[in-house]
Amino acid sequence: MRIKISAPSQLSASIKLPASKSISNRALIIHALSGGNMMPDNLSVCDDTDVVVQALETMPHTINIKAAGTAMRFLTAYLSVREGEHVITGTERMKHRPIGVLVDAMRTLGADIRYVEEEGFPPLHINGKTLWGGQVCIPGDISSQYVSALLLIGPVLKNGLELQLSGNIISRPYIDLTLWLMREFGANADWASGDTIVVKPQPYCQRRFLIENDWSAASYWYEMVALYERDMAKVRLGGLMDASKQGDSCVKHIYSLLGVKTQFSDHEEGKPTLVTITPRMGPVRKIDFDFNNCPDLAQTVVVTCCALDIPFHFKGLTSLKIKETDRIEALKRELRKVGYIVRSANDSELIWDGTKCEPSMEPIDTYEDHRMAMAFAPLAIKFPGLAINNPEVVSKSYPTFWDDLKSAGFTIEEITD
Ligand SMILES: O=C(O)C1=C[C@@H](OP(=O)(O)O)[C@@H](O)[C@H](O)C1
Ligand SMILES: C=C(OP(=O)(O)O)C(=O)O
Repeated sequence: MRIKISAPSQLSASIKLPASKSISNRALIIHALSGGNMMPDNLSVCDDTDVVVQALETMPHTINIKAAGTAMRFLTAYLSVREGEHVITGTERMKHRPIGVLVDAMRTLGADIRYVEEEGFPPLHINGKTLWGGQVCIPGDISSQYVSALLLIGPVLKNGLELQLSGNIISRPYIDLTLWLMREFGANADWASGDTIVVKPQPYCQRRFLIENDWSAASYWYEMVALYERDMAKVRLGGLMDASKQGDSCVKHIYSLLGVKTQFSDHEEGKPTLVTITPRMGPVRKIDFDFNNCPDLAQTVVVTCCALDIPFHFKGLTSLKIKETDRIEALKRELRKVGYIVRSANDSELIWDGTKCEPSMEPIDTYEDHRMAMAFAPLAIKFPGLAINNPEVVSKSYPTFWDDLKSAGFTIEEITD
């Protein structure tokens, strides 16, 4: 499928964002490990969470988690400590996203895991059993999801877990998010030093839990607002937490540099609230930023800066190469279609010095990556009639994205060649 997008001349919208898939998937694993019967409230209904719900509910021999990285990593750890034999697999892309670091660590703990096809990659054959736990050392510079997966099962290991991370730790807020959620469910888990985490063998408890909405999804609305002139846009985003543990809540700080003002409604402390975002004058003239702590915001911010003619030097992007697609290459290729020549360096940096070319305005390809579709869609504000291929990819994290755009006054037209 291909769509053509036209933007309204003014943007005024109230958007019900999806729930956080990161929090949903952690809460589901914890819920299963606690043997609980109180499902978390406001679970995300996106593909990445649906696959976890399905797997935990039906526990088939072969579990297909499709394109969900967190599901693949978290369930690998979970299945290793639950009685039963399973094969866990996913999309072709998932079969090329590395998992060796997690498998090695799980094997150190005594887990019975075999590679079904290629060494170091899914699918995996897992024979679950009781594990004793203990000390493990793993690289922290590839994906924090391996760390979160190990931490989540820590409380049910007979001797608990001591995890030592080597290298430059990436996506650290996601590790903190895991630890926070574990503690919310009664676990005893925390950093013992800058690179060591200790989880005591203290079981999870059951409780009601409300999942807050997704700050990563909010980023696309920040991008849209940033592309409107002052007084021409106002977007209200519901269900977000002010002092959120989601690392991507730093989107509000990044976009204050890009000319977007964030206001929180009065609210009870610790409760979700309404956020209103509006454009104001004066984005920065150029920007340098390290995305190590918030890699999922990189595509949104890169596209925004090009559209606003703000040269940039972005670092901390190593993990982008092993996500839904190689996001560094995908960004460079697709931005060229709309006239921006962005270059990469050291497999971990994106640099734009303002160089442009004649736009071909070919449809934007999405590479089975929800964030490619959502980060490029707002460009229709600057390029009326922008076309996007395979827009359905948004279902990975934000299935109602196009409906929300329509409700905000965008026209989305399905086109054929
Ligand atoms: O733990 C999580 O919920 C996530 C961690 C991050 O992955 P990496 O740790 O691989 O960067 C992030 O990109 C992903 O979308 C969600
Ligand atoms: C990288 C992402 O997800 P995952 O790694 O969980 O597939 C994402 O949602 O941007």
